Amino acid sequence: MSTPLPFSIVIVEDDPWYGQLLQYHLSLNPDYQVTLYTSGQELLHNLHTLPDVVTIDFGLPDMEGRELLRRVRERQPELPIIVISAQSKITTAVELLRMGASDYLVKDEYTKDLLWNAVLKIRETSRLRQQVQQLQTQLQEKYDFNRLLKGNSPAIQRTFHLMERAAQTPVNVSVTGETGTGKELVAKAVHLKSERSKKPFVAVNMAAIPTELLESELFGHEKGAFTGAIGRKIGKFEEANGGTLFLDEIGELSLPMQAKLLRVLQERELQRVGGNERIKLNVRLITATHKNLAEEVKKQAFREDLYYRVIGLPIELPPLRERGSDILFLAKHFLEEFCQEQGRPVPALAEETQVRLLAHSYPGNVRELKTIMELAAALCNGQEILPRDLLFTPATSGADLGLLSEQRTLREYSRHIIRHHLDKYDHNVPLVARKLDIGKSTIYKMVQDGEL
Ligand SMILES: Nc1ncnc2c1ncn2[C@@H]1O[C@H](COP(=O)(O)OP(=O)(O)OP(=O)(O)O)[C@@H](O)[C@H]1O
Repeated sequence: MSTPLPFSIVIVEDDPWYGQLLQYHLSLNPDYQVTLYTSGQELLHNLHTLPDVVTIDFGLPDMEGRELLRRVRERQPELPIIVISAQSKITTAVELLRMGASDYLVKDEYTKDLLWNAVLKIRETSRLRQQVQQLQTQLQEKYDFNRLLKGNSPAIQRTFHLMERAAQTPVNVSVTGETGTGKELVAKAVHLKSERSKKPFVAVNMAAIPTELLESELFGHEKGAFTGAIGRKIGKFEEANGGTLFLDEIGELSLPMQAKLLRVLQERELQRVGGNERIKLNVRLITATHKNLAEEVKKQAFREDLYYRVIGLPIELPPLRERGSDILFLAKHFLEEFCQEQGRPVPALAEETQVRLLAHSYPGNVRELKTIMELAAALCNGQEILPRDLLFTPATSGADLGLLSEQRTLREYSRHIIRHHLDKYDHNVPLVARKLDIGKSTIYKMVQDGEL
């Protein structure tokens, strides 16, 4: 642990006797390092030493207190300055405090004690400010996109880049991607990185709410608005006011609900069901869908005008099977996360297990991989995860069974997978090597040996 630096105080006082008195008094605290200057110029020359607090005598011979305060403020706007003056005129004190002095003390028999307290107060404030800064940095780091969303594939890096831009602008954002690709995580991360981060983030899944309840869920209702409305209900839009509203599965909205949503977005205000009051809205909208909304517009299942309102900055999340190196990267991440939570050692991934993981098609995407890895960690022998510990969902493993039902060797599986990828990616060896997280030379060697 590093030793904390002493708290450095500079006293500017042309009367040597009085200056030494204050210096002696403050030096009684061993944490303080007190320096005495006798002129304003001396202080200005030494400002680069970055003291923690400065006291200045208002009546210095070389520079008036006001002028010195102004010049120090110009160079170090955050530096706390205590003015000590022989005159007790309230107007001067007020003027100096307005100019940014932290405190104004009159020279009398209590000065040294008042100064002691004033310095204590400043030290406490600066300690708290530092703490707040540290916490803010920690919070910021916590919500750095790549801390929340794991992945190192070029595809996810492109997503991070778009998310960064989305966080910096107030426009609506639309996230598309198959189920379990991390759409909600993207929405939350953009909110937490945006200037609305301290306001609410409210998520609603359109597909999970019965159509007849959706309007009141989104916009709220007044007491007695319909049978069963026993009290006033605040809707999700109002809950999210000032912050971000995440509308998941927006492609599932019925056409009448689309019309109502469009009106609220256009007017930036809403009326609760059964109410007259118009409530102003300041909400950033992030929408998500696994559907191709443009296609839905063509099919007239989604309103074109609403489409242009919500599309904003589009972020597309690729399916896991197209994220190459992310499969093993995420598998290891979820394994480590789970084992750390459970307080158990992290088992290794057998080579055959890695091949098996790469061969799977993940219709449930990242969510599915997470579940598979957590189950595998629980089922394995504690040291190594073997293929038998991987339980793929019945609905999805069928596609892979054809490959696995034959009594193939691991080398044959690898050949099969590499050949499949070479076909898929136009025999681009560097690309395939990257996708499968294997060396290019492994592929070239297999080609040379006539195995591919
Ligand atoms: N890149 C990632 N890094 C870490 N965890 C991830 C990542 N992507 C998704 N997850 C995890 O996968 C699960 C599914 O993510 P999320 O709910 O955001 O997906 P979704 O696309 O919104 O799913 P759905 O379409 O089914 O609503 C969550 O547990 C989430 O934490």
